[in-house]
Amino acid sequence: AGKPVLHHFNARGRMECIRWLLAAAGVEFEEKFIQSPEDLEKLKKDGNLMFDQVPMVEIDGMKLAQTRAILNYIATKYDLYGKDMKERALIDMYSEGILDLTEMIGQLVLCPPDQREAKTALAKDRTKNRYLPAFEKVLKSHGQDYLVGNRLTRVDIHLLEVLLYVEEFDASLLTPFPLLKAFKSRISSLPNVKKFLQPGSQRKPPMDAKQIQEARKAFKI
Ligand SMILES: N[C@@H](CCC(=O)N[C@@H](CS(=O)(=O)O)C(=O)NCC(=O)O)C(=O)O
Repeated sequence: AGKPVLHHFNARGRMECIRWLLAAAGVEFEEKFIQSPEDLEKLKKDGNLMFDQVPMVEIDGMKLAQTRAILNYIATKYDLYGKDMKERALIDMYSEGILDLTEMIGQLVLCPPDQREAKTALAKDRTKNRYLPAFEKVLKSHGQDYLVGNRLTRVDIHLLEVLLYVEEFDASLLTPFPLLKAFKSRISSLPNVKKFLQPGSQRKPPMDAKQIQEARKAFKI
């Protein structure tokens, strides 16, 4: 089979965590960007989107939609999902918490101006007092380099990704967490990850509110 083909907008959206996981697994992938409503309509009309939504990834003869389903398939295929049921359960628990935090930070740029202050304060509080402490505690509990099973799994990649979003959001939030800061440096220096962090890779930059509003209007979503 050829390289996976990722169908999404030329933006982070829900596809960014999939780009991260493929890159960390050392898997080259192609991207087909949806540049206009017509592009999205064509994908829908051709019956390529099960729920008329993207992300959609063409992989191993399948047209997979639903972010989590795509992540689960890639993690399983590239042995990034733990060695047994219990490791997988921990990976799922940690991954869901990371996705909650990613969503909380990612939505801020879209929230109505009159809610922005309160939602930002809540996001900072949850980051500092709920999510980062939880992962600092995991690293402290076993003193290993990786979150689960003393080897790289998908959740190390998801955690690095969200730590970079926290840094973009408010770098001072990482200050009280030495083990997470060391984790961030360690995982960032893995060869495949280091390559993905270089300029010119398929990693997408953040978008400001204006860009997102324009995109949503253009694509009627
Ligand atoms: N549960 C789905 C949600 C997918 C989704 O909402 N996709 C949006 C694009 S984005 O918000 O993820 O960027 C979409 O295709 N919207 C078009 C539509 O719903 O018609 C997933 O996790 O993949």
